[in-house]
Amino acid sequence: MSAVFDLTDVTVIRSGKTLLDSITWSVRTGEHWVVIGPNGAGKTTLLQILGASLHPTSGRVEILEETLGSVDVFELRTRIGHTSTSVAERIPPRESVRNVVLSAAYAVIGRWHEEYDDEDFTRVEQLLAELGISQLSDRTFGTLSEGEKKRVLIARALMTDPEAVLLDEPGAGLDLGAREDLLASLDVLSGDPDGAALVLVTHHVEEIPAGFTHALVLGEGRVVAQGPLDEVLTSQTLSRAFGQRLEVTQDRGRFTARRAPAARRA
Ligand SMILES: Nc1ncnc2c1ncn2[C@@H]1O[C@H](COP(=O)(O)OP(=O)(O)OP(=O)(O)O)[C@@H](O)[C@H]1O
Repeated sequence: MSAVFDLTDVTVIRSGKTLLDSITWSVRTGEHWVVIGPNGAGKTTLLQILGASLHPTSGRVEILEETLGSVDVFELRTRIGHTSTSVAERIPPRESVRNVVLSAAYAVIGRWHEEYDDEDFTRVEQLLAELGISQLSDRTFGTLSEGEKKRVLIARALMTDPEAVLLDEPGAGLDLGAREDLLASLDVLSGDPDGAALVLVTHHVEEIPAGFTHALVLGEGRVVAQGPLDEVLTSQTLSRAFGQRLEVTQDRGRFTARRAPAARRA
């Protein structure tokens, strides 16, 4: 299996603060990783590195077998799908859903004078259908609910048939039904044996889709644990990362976490 992402001793320092501290981590083809950790742990910073939109202060980053620092990042970014609130915020509210997805073919936000062919339009319709949002294609992005926006962003991230997809808190702000719909869409993505490698950032173990295989737990910019999901998402590891006694349970491929009950005195 080849490496989709390969980080060696990656450190990011900004304004004298260490955001990521000596991260060594590999994501291989066919793996789907969840990155979990408390607020400020460095998750979004890590995703920016994977998306080739941030260079580390030190360390080596290989993305799709190209070394960051000696590759055209604009070219590289078209091979990586990225969904995040910062992408959503840059989309003009009057842009149609169809154009939000279509314009990803040129790695631009919003349609301008780019030329698209029939294949591009067919791909958009196919992706909207896969995500169950065909009926939204003529709507403007600004009129969508949070859950609908999240799915449009995933369709956009898949437009270039990327080799990797980065999902930064896709479940944030969704109600229970919308979260479950989103998880069902992500289950389909993670179940495709020829699909892209997925890296999903979340604060909540309840938002981990069933087909995910590995977890990286971050705390204060450092790796607390990494490896196969079942081995890493334990009460012990998450308690360490979140600084409180947590109880993690798993039922039919889905995780839940809650504060552990206080020990009874004898
Ligand atoms: N340019 C910067 N200068 C100084 N500190 C920064 C800078 N950018 C981010 N930080 C800090 O780095 C830490 C990590 O930020 P990051 O957004 O990666 O964390 P996160 O795990 O995604 O957090 P959250 O779960 O709250 O979204 C935070 O404490 C943040 O305030």
